Amino acid sequence: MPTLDEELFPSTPGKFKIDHRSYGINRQFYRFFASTSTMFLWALFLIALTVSYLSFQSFVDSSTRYLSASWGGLQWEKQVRTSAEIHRAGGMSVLVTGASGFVGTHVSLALKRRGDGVVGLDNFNNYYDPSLKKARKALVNRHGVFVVEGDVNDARLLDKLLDIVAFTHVMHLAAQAGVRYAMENPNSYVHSNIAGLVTLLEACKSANPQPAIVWASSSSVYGLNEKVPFSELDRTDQPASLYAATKKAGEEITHTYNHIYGLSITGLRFFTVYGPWGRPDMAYFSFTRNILQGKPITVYRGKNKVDLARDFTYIDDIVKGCLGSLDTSGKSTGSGGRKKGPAAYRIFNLGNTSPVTVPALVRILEEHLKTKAKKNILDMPGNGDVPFTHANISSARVELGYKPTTDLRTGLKKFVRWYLSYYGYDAVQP
Ligand SMILES: O=C(O)[C@H]1O[C@H](OP(=O)(O)OP(=O)(O)OC[C@H]2O[C@@H](n3ccc(=O)[nH]c3=O)[C@H](O)[C@@H]2O)[C@H](O)[C@@H](O)[C@@H]1O
Repeated sequence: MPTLDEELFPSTPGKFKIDHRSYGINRQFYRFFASTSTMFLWALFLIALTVSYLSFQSFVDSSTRYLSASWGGLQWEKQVRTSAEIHRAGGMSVLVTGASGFVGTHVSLALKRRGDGVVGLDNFNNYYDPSLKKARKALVNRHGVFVVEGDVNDARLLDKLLDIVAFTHVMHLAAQAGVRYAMENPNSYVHSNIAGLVTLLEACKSANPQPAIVWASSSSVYGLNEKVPFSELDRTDQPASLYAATKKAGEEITHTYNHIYGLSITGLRFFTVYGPWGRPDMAYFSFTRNILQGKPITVYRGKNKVDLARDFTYIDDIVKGCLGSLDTSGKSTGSGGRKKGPAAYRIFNLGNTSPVTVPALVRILEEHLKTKAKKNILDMPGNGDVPFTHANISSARVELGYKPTTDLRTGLKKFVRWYLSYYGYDAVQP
């Protein structure tokens, strides 16, 4: 007698062979029918098993997601509201994206200091040492700024934040920064600087009231422009890096949201911002680290052995430009996705107006650090770099009252003092 297993899963061919000599036709039919219906029942049982397994998995997944979500809940909403409270007459409440980044930290502190409400948002990605970002977060926390851990691509989170607080402004500084890294990880630029920007604009255009938006573009949009100093009216259609291209795309994208939905938009073209709590991926920062550790630095040189130059701009000057932009942005005119009238669309250079060559930057650092750098001079590789930048800031001066006051020597002195107090002299980090 075959077992049930053998009936269902015959291991040898011919198990279902009908033996006309020992069984009548009805019996054969009955046997065939019986085994088919048993197979059917087993198939049903297996399907049910698979379905329940899958639903259990998805239940586990969604509960894990819910439990591990770093936002939401009554306590969280209270923290957001408290952080957004305005403590001065005529003040504003600002959602600062990239609030644990270099510029975001300084802008958040400056706004809070003068009595504005500030809520931060940051995804704490690991483009550079996240512990520095956490330290910046702790710093702004101590001054009453709550930083939400989340991504600008999270539409639900943005809607929630704009629902809890009627933000008057959004200072959008979250971005994938860095010119040369774009060759290593191009998608990260598309994710943050294009997709993230659109997600943010979508949330802002639907908000009621719509906030006014000030956001970080970049001096890199001038690309291969040779006319100096760079004016906002110069061409910006020759980007030299994907980073620059995404920032330029951001300028076009924000224009459409201004045009269609009445969002007030101000784009700021920052020129190589430096200072305390800065970005470890930037030259002034990594040079300082290497000089202190006795390691060589690479100094790039342009075509025909011409030194590269940058219009290095000190962070405190940039912060003044950001606050000036927020103060003069005017209101967005739409609400709930409908435009009611024209709103401001502005673009400003925020630079220092006095470019310094990279070798001169190194000399100043050597003086402040009282240590000679070990230099490797290399021809600039074709990796997105531009030979020089130089800002014309007359427009920002007139419209924002922007007036940079810190020269590179003074600014680097403050940076070095911070660096030594943060990392110490013999620090291996970052
Ligand atoms: O102005 C801007 O919009 C941009 O400024 C900086 O970009 P960059 O000016 O290239 O700043 P660094 O990466 O600090 O480079 C400064 C100069 O040092 C040079 N460099 C950099 C690194 C290095 O190892 N050696 C070296 O000579 C670069 O070629 C460049 O000329 C920022 O990194 C960008 O995020 C920002 O958008």
